Order: sequence, then structure tokens, then C-alpha cells
Amino acid sequence: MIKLEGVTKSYGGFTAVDDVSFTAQPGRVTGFLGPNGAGKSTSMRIMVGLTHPDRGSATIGGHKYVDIPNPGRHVGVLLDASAQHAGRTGREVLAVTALTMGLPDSRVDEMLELVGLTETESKRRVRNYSLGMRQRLGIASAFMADPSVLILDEPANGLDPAGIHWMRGLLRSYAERGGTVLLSSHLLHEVEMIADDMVLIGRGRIVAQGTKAELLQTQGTFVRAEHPQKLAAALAEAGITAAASGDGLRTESEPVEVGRAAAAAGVVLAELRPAEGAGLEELFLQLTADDAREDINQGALS
Ligand SMILES: Nc1ncnc2c1ncn2[C@@H]1O[C@H](COP(=O)(O)OP(=O)(O)OP(=O)(O)O)[C@@H](O)[C@H]1O
Repeated sequence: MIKLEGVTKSYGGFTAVDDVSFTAQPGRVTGFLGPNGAGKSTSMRIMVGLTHPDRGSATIGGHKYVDIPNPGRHVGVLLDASAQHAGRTGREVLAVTALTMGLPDSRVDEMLELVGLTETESKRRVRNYSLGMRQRLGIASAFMADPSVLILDEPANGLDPAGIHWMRGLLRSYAERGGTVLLSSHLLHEVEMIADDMVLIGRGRIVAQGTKAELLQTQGTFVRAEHPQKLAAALAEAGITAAASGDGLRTESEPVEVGRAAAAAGVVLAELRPAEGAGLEELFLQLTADDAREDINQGALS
């Protein structure tokens, strides 16, 4: 189990990670989701002792990473796939990893097979690898010692749809054997496809967390009308609060109440349905939009 409690980290006056608490449970894939710059990598670096938090603690199986003897045998880590030694071949990178962990060289071939790197590819230098191949190599290193915990920063980056499908199967069967997986991503749909549990972070703070089923459950109603303004007026008249959502409106009320309000005002509806998962999607879009706006503002000032 990975556990973060009140983890906070500032750089100068800027708080990159702000009072972050969550757990990643054994037997489950936990998706750590947030826009660029939200604080995912910093949190993960704190988990593996590469960055010291100003406050709070991060433990793996009850211990700080730095206190675990030979941590690579218990915790598989992929933080930056492009940080691998570019001058070495893929096979050499894995051979060094095996040696460092005190594992037999036979593990190298097993891992190459696990991640689908061919014999020929394994003899090419890493500088000539595509990003997807580097990710596969990084995943091979992380799995090398058959650890009980995996911490993977954006492991799907650079993988094509077939690669993402493959990784999903790999992580799922690993979790089914009791492993703990924490993976980060800045793409909601990627996390939806892979994770059981989700932790959503924006500007260093946790904004939502729970099981995927809880977070994506049907919430309220999506409604679209021939004349949007008449619909908005009809809902307001019925005391139903609504917010713009795409080309329609989203409310916390049930579809039948929304339909009744529209019918009472003679408004013709083009669409009326449960707003499945829209809450999370909108929350995430809002986080992304806020950050994008901030970047633009900063760009304008600099
Ligand atoms: N060493 C550092 N010095 C100063 N600021 C830093 C440092 N490391 C991270 N930051 C800042 O902290 C914030 C969070 O960065 P972090 O890399 O953790 O985000 P992220 O969620 O992993 O984003 P991405 O998806 O872009 O990798 C960013 O604004 C980043 O610029």
C-alpha cells in the first residue's frame, strides 16, 4: 500500500504540492490524474525519496522508501522514460538493472519478452528508441524484480492504442495477483480505461478521489433544447439550477423533473438523458482550462 498524508512541497513561494493525502491499495490500479503542472511528478518523486516534502509523509507498506533495504526489489519505479542511458542498448540497460538488484541475467530475456521488445530492438541503442519503446523498456525495469508495488509516471505516454491496450492487460493482471499500482496521467480517458480507483489533482491539491465507479456514476441530467434560452428560462422558473455543458445544460435534478419543467413551459427538447460521468469530465476540463488560462496570462506578462 502507498500512503500519503498531508504532503506539502513548495519551491520558493510556489506550492507545487499542497496537503496531499491518499492511499493506493493492493490489488488495485490507482490512477493519479491531473493537468500538466498539477503536482503529480513532484508527489511521485516524494514517494520514492528523490524530493523531500516540507511537511507530511509518504510511506510504502508502512515504510519510507529510503528506509526500505534494496527498495528496487519491492517497488518498481518509472519516473522519466527518456532519462535512460541513451548510449546503452536496451538489453544493456536491463542487464545493469538486474545486476544492481542482484538478479540473474535470465531476467533480462524474460522482461524483454514481457514488454514485447524484440531481440533486434534490444540490441539497438536507447537513443534510437521511439518514446513508446523507451516506455516499454522503463516498464521492463520496473517489473524486473517482481515488486509488490509499482509507481509509474505517465507510463502510457508515447504508446499507441495497441500499446495502451497491452499495458492495461499487464497492469490489470499484476493487480489481480495482489500488486499495488499507482500510475499518473494527464488524460482522463486513459485513466478511465486502466484504473480501478482515481485521485484527481489540480494545482497541487486533491480535488476528487474515489473508485472509478463512484466518480463516473450517473450524476444529474443533460438536456438540450431547440431554443436554449427558453429552456434556461423554463428551468429557472421551476427552481432547477442548470449550468452550460457543451451545446446543452446540465443539472443535478432527475431527467423526469427536467422534462416536466420543459413540458410545462412548452419547450421542445432535442435531448434529455442522465449525465453520465459528466461531473468528473467537467471538473477535469475546468482544471485544465484554469491552468491554460493561467499559462496564457503568465505568457502575456513575461
Ligand atoms: N525543482 C523544481 N523547482 C521549481 N519548481 C518546480 C520543481 N519541480 C516542479 N516544479 C513546479 O511544480 C509544479 C508541479 O510540477 P509537476 O512536475 O509535479 O507536475 P505534473 O503534474 O507532474 O505535470 P506534468 O503532467 O506536466 O508532468 C509545476 O508548476 C512545476 O513547474
